[in-house]
Amino acid sequence: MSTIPVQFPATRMRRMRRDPFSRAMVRENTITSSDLIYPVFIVDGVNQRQPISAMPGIERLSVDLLLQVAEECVSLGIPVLALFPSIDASLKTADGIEAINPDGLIPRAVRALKARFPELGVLTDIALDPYTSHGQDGLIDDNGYVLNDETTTMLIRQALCHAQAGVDVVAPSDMMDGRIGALRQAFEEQGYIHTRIMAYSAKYASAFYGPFREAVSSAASLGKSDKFTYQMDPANGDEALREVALDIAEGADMVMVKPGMPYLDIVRRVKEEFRVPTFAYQVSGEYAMIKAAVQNGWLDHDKVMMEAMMAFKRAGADGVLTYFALDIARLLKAKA
Ligand SMILES: NCc1[nH]cc(CCC(=O)O)c1CC(=O)O
Ligand SMILES: [Mg+2]
Repeated sequence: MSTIPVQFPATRMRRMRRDPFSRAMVRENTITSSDLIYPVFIVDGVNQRQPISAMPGIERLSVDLLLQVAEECVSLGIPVLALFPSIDASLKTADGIEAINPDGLIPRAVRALKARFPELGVLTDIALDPYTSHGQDGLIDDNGYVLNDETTTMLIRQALCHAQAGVDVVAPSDMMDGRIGALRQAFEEQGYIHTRIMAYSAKYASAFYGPFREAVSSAASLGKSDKFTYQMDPANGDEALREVALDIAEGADMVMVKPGMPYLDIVRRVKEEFRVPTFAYQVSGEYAMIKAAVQNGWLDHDKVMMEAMMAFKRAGADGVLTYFALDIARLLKAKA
């Protein structure tokens, strides 16, 4: 770095920090509502609103209520909603077959959203965990090992089912090898040449997903099992770059790092190495930590929320999936 070695008192770093106008002049990063992707949990039924205990302020919503949230996203300039289903235990099976039901919860939600708000982007998660009786993201063998290629075949069917319903972006979050390439090929063959793929490329086996597993009711199914044979070891950084390189080569339009704040070094490395649209997921546990501290009176909600978001931007993220998306966008609008 070519830092000019001018010394005190010629250089007084505090000079530019003195007033709001000069702080604004030299501010390197900004937050806008278009940086936000809002993850929502959905359930069957009408007028359903179910709180999630470890995620204060977040509820599972039935599709009719989801439409009200979508309307607010449009008015606030949030470009895209990410859908996660919580399905009834009676629909969960070892093979997660409900994931490919064309009249399932997700395809119905996609159709309803695209009919009402065609300008709002809709993103769906591709993985089997909300649908499997064992809570894993894929099909398992007799030893509980998650099978790669067999799972990929199911994931392709799931993604095609969402594409047929009109989804704009699919986001495979399962970490199987080779599924981005298989998916891209299937999309091309079936004429879904506009359907975007956001690959959860560097997804770590993280304990920060705890509250999410309650939200999609996969925690009980998963029990004491873990996802270490497919999600990444938190000790590794170089491996994330290999994962991202593979997904780009296989046809991903965007890549993602997950979790977010504890992995900002990975966000930065991915962005610098590949210069592709790079997203981060501020996951459920990160949200829960901030909310819990706020409830205790230990942190200032809005200030911490915005500082965390700015940290993602500074690290190089082009956008962030965050449960704070509505709160952030409302705050930006109030200040405008
Ligand atoms: N395929 C599952 C999936 N998709 C998004 C999340 C986590 C999101 C969050 O914690 O907010 C998970 C959890 C997991 O891998 O167990
Ligand atoms: Mg991979």
